[in-house]
Amino acid sequence: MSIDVRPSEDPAKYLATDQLVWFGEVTDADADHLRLGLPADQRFVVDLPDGPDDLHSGIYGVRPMEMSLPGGAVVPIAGLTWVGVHPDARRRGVLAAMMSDHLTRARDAGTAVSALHASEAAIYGRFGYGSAVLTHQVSLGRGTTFTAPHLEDEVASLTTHLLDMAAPGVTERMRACQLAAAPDFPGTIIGLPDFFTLMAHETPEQLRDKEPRRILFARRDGQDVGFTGLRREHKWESARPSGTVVVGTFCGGPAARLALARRVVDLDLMGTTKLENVGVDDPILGWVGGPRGAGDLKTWDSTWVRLVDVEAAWPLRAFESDCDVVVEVQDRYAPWNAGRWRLTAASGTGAASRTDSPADVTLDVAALGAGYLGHGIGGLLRAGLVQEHRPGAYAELARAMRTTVAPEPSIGF
Ligand SMILES: CC(=O)SCCNC(=O)CCNC(=O)[C@H](O)C(C)(C)COP(=O)(O)OP(=O)(O)OC[C@H]1O[C@@H](n2cnc3c(N)ncnc32)[C@H](O)[C@@H]1OP(=O)(O)O
Repeated sequence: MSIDVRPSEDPAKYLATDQLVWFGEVTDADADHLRLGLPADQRFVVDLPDGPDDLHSGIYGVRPMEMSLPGGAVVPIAGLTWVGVHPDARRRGVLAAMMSDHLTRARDAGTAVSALHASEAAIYGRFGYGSAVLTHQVSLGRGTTFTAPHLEDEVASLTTHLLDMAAPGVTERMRACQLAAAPDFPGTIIGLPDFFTLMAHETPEQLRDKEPRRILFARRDGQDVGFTGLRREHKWESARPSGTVVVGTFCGGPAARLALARRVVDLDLMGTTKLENVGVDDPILGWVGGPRGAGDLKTWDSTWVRLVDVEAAWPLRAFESDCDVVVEVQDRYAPWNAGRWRLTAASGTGAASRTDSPADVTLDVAALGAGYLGHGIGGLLRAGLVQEHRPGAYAELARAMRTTVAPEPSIGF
């Protein structure tokens, strides 16, 4: 049975379907707000012939976003989000139909890369997405010491300022900081201004008993040089204040990160600081003496990347070493990528061209997505997830794609 995917015409039904899938309850007052950052022409639906009358069988949406790549280019991407299938329609191929639709539309629009945050790890690999960025969650005790003598002079010139995220001008300042830092931190994903407005306004349902998110800026000479988001949670234990401050993604260079990190581990009435989104090569881990200094360290997948168009995506990023490899790409959901490509990198510049030469390597397109931001993919060969036909060819490819520093985790979208 072929499943028709079409643009949404009924914003209320679209939102109500999302709310059923995500067991939410939204007031009319918040409805328009929740759809912010999701342009009306980027909402798509499926109605199965025997599906529910009042809701859609499936929905998905695309946020137009930008992402920084190895080498510093900042390129448009499709931020896949709002994926949901009605409980009565699940496991009948609705998601598979929506994924084909998404990839076709993205390619037609000239968008070479799609990215997402996955609700469950097992869903998106089959659709050609690779886990491209890892992130640590780190717990730090009150007053944790950060040792970075080489940065002290620079940090001394910085001040920190705590503001409500919803205060005028804050989201514009956050976005400007992200755009400025992105080239130095490949993997950074930046939303349109509407997306920041969405994050700044938290509905009563999202907040429950939590304080609204606040933004801590680092400034030098009156100019923003970085920020992070935080939220404090009260707790009293044995008559002592022992709250937890939950801290989001850090943005800015090393000195800004250090100034912000010192501030968030020294907030009154707090006992623990939970850093929710720390890249695996983030200097913070080194400043506390390594993983044991961080305490209770957990690792998750952050951004998943999908090359919508291998030929267009490959040359967008820079490469740290050379390669010349013929790759047989398997791609069930974006058949225009399937077949043999000569992938090269020389003096930092990549090129992808069709070839009839015998393949050196056979892999699923998801492997190219996993390595696209610089995350190491050498282990896929050992795991039996790629096949090598010319000895050393896969190592050559994996080395060229890998970057010295691991990619930056992104803010959830
Ligand atoms: C980017 C984001 O928005 S992330 C949010 C994703 N949404 C959610 O998690 C909301 C709750 N879950 C759902 O709405 C649905 O269960 C979905 C979207 C995950 C799956 O939708 P379905 O229409 O049931 O998937 P569909 O029938 O197309 O399945 C396609 C394939 O994926 C597999 N699959 C689907 N969901 C899962 C899962 N959660 N874990 C593992 N495999 C899965 C199916 O088994 C099927 O495999 P096959 O091709 O080997 O037969």
